[in-house]
Amino acid sequence: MFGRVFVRNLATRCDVLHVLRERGLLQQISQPEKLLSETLKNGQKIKLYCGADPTAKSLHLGNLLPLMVLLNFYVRGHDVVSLIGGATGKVGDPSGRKTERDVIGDNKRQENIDRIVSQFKRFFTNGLKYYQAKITTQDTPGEVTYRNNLTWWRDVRMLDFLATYGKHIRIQNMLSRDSVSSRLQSQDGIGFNEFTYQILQAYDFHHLYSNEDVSVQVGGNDQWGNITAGIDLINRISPQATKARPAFGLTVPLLTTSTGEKFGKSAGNAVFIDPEINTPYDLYQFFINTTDADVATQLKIFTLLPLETIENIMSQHALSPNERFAQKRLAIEVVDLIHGVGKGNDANLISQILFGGSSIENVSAAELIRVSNDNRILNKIHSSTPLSDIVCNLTNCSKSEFRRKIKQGSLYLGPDKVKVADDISDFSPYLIDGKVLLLRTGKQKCYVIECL
Ligand SMILES: Nc1ncnc2c1ncn2[C@@H]1O[C@H](COP(=O)(O)OP(=O)(O)OP(=O)(O)O)[C@@H](O)[C@H]1O
Ligand SMILES: N[C@@H](Cc1ccc(O)cc1)C(=O)O
Repeated sequence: MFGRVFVRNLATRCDVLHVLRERGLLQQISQPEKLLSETLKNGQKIKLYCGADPTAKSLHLGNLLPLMVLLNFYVRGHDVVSLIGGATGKVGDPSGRKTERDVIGDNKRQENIDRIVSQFKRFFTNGLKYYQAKITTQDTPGEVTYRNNLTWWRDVRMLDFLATYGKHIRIQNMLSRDSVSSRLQSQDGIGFNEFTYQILQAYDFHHLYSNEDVSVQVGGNDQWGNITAGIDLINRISPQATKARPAFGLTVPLLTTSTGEKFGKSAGNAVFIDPEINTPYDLYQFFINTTDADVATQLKIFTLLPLETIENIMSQHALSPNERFAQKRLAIEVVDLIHGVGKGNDANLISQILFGGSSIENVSAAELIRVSNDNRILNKIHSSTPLSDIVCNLTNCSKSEFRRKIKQGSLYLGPDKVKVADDISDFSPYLIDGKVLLLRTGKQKCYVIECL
């Protein structure tokens, strides 16, 4: 539906910090920031990492913010590492939480790890394809690798760890971090497990810095304490190395709801990127409902469209805000980025079918079946089933309610929306390609039915 965008000023490796700042994806950078921006300006390649704990089956839209930072670096030639917290997930990060986390069993945690790692992989694969399909640049991507911190924590022995690293970890600093100090003041305090969490994340950064050349850790702004704990540890352990190659932290602003709550699992308001939990159409619906005040911000954060294109979208939107042009474009772009190029248009088609706005005349039955199946809105019936049974089944109504609907003239069949006057079981005049029946009940609700 929307073609490739030509980027006039090619965004190269060196512009990335500037790009992130313009897109509203930067909250804090550790010092000496100038050194990082100079390294980038000199065209040097860097390696960055971001981690997520396996505390749920799926990543959510909040987690995408730091991942969008990694993606912005990756498509422009930098290397990125996506880390799953197989070890840290056992302990539980107290950052931003008022209470201790519930314990997750080993099997459940492993299931979450497997799913999140596949989501990471899909995110970077689809994100790169999205960038290459939509934007003409000469950038060659960097490399992406996936790590589980259990692979190094498994071999760490407590006595060795305390002897080698213990003296470099300062209790004062640990106590002063927000994640700890806020919980110390609460009635239940904080357990030793959660108190030590920052050490685990600090050591991860040190491990990746020393063994894999990672020099930047990215996270949501609630991760600032854990990230700076890592920088402190690296500086203490490798003072010489950090002179030539300092370790940096970079945080993104927290995505919040209209009431100011962090958008995520703990707050119970997450929209997940796993299509088994939230379909591409659910994601589309979430973004279609973006307010006019937020839509430009979301286009900058959740897409890779150049700012110039976003300005054009907003100018077109301003001509007739009721048509929600910018929201539609945002929804299509995000679904394309997360679920694959083309899936945004599929979700848009579902929206047209369900809300009945535009005509869907040129869509084949095979296409309708594919798209509806992907988005879990496909219903199946045997072709001789009477309409009354279908309606009662789908809308959970009684036979007398069905008759009332007919009397009121609120049932329509087929793409031409022919009003139903009777209970029928021969749908052939209304079928698309002899296979798919569209049933509308009232103005709002439409069902896609495959006749078997
Ligand atoms: N709403 C958000 N806005 C920006 N970044 C976020 C948001 N939610 C999570 N993140 C970031 O995503 C990364 C991974 O988060 P993780 O999955 O471990 O926890 P979480 O989603 O914050 O979970 P919880 O809600 O249970 O605390 C972290 O860097 C975190 O700061
Ligand atoms: N503490 C991070 C996840 C994480 C785990 C280990 C790391 O090395 C980095 C990040 C969070 O809960 O959001």
